Amino acid sequence: MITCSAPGKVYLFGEHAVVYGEPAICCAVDIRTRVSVAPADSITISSSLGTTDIDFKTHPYVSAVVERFQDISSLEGVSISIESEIPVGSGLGSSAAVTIATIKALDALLGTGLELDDIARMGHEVEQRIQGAASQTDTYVCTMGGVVMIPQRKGLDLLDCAIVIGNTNIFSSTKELVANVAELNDKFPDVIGPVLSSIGMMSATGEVLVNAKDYVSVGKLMNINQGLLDAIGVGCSELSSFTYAARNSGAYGAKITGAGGGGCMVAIAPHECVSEVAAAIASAGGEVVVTKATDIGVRVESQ
Ligand SMILES: Nc1ncnc2c1ncn2[C@@H]1O[C@H](COP(=O)(O)OP(=O)(O)O)[C@@H](O)[C@H]1O
Ligand SMILES: C[C@@](O)(CCOP(=O)(O)O)CC(=O)O
Ligand SMILES: [Mg+2]
Repeated sequence: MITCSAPGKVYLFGEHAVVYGEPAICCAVDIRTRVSVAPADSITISSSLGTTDIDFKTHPYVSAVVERFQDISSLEGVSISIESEIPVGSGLGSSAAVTIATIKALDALLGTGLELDDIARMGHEVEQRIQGAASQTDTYVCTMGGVVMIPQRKGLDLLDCAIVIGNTNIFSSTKELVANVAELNDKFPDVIGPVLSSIGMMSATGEVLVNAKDYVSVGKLMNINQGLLDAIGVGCSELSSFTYAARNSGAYGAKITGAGGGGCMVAIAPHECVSEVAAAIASAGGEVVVTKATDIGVRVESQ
């Protein structure tokens, strides 16, 4: 049996706008999905969502990965088992993590010799197939780890402040949220277009600040980004209340992370404020995860 893992991620800046070619800065975080594979006579995929064969309703991402390997190798049967610390449909990149960890595990089992760039590319193609429009961000960051600026694929300094996540526990489908933004953009292109460009501007300014470790300024920019995410309709009252709770208790800044509409918000905070920020989000009703940036991308855990 071979087990591979891949990390989740938070966006400092740029989700949604990155689907339209704007820059984004995204950070791999220390919560992981583990995928184990073993030779078998038929295909079985088991996760907290159920146990299936190739099944695009229950396991669309993993099924799409299996089909890719059927094209490039002699794969006929395999048993795939998924365990995840990343909540599903929460904006923390669970789809990218399960996709990338499955690609790496099947590559190791079948000896297809994929390089990291090949894994990221295949992962992006899978996200595009299942999600409709999808940027390369989640699959690239989750493959490589670290803090990455997209589309340049430029690695920035690892954050050394605390990352506090507040989960609304409201499931949100990235596919639906991306489609909602596209609909709004089609209806009001002259209004939404400039908002998406402004979101893109965050990363150009933010890149220098992240490398300078000027987290006070990074936080201020994240707060501006949050206002613009609200403007394109991906907020909700819980996300707003958690972001204000975090800001009012000492966080540098706070915003939605990922697709929004539910899912999670992220705050960056000085290490000494973590318990106040966590308590404030929890008393506003959020499920809190305190984590940190990681430079460990996809990897083989055991074989
Ligand atoms: N642990 C897991 N096991 C199986 N499938 C998963 C797992 N985590 C995520 N997925 C797949 O990813 C989908 C959620 O992806 P998405 O809507 O992009 O949300 P997220 O923000 O979590 O990436 C799930 O509906 C499921 O198809
Ligand atoms: C909204 C988007 O920018 C990020 C989605 O992230 P997540 O699936 O919610 O973790 C979509 C994308 O980049 O493909
Ligand atoms: Mg996703």
